[in-house]
Amino acid sequence: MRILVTGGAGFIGSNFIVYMLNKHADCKIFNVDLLTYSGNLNNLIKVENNPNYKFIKADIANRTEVNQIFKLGIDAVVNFAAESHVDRSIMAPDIFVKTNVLGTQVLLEEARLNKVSKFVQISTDEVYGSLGEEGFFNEETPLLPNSPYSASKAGGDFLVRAYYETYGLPTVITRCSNNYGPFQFPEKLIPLIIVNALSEKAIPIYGDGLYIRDWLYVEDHCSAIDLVLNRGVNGEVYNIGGNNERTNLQLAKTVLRELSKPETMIQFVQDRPGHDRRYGIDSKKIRSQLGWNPMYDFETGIRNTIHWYLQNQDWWKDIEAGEYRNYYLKQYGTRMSVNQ
Ligand SMILES: Cc1cn([C@H]2C[C@H](O)[C@@H](COP(=O)(O)OP(=O)(O)O[C@H]3O[C@H](CO)[C@@H](O)[C@H](O)[C@H]3O)O2)c(=O)[nH]c1=O
Repeated sequence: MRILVTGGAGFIGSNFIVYMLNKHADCKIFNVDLLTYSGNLNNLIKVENNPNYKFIKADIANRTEVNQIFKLGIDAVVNFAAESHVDRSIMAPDIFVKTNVLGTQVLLEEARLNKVSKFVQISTDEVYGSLGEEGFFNEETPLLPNSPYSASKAGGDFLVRAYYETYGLPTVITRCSNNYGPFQFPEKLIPLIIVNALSEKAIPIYGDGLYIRDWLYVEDHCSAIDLVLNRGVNGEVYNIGGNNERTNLQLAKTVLRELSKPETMIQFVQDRPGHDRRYGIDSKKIRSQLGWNPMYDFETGIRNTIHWYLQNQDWWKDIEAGEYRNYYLKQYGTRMSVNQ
């Protein structure tokens, strides 16, 4: 199968490419990535010389570029490419609409014209909005996005649905909970905690720290997408979750304990506007219909992740030295001084 993976230089996309090339000798992967601030070809060093792997720098929202890529002969598309950080979407929503909505539509249109056999849209549980203390999101839960990021992902999902209903494009949507693992950009909570702790910097925790996320180890997410790509039923949505709900505060304390760092590094800062209180995923459907089972419990996953960041300090120190550092100071420098 000749698979177009978009956003393959990002965290989940790069993990997926390595996973697929290791697992399937017969798949050829075309990785299309714009290499924005969080895309990093260093994530793919293990496979860069693999004859079944090819990188192409392009923007999924650029029709001309996407049209050229489909001329290579594409059987299936897995669309990871997205602006994904909620805080950034609050500061600059326009780029989220461009990539997550327009980019998805451009890909869908070329996929339709080129008659691909599968289009997998990688979405998020955030499109469902926020939960209270009880209940879970299932695939029938209405979409109630609260941030510009989740609204743009919901927009992409609606277009995917429309291409299935209107044109019969063989689409499937996956909605996952919070991922963690190697190569995650340190703007997201878990790598941010690890990197800050190792750099002796404060750990910023928004609001009361009692917000809850359901954590999924990235390799388990990759195995779920592989199943959906091969066996997912067209027109369907599959939720993917780790059943590992933790408050942000619990998480920060766990990581600090693993690193033998004091809890006094935690600093409560101003809350995120429109902050979703809790996400909890009901993933019975993919478990019972496609036989998916996560391999990693949270304790193993978090230890692997911490170990990876300890072993790969050059990877994140390079990132910290770049443009990201300015962004970080702008974002957290202000938040912290407000509360000090
Ligand atoms: C960066 C940061 C985050 N937080 C809080 C906000 C959230 O309650 C929680 C996790 O934040 P984030 O790592 O930004 O992730 P979150 O907003 O949940 O969204 C993630 O998970 C989603 C899936 O649920 C993905 O669709 C998003 O792309 C991904 O960014 O930690 C803090 O308390 N302090 C921080 O410095």
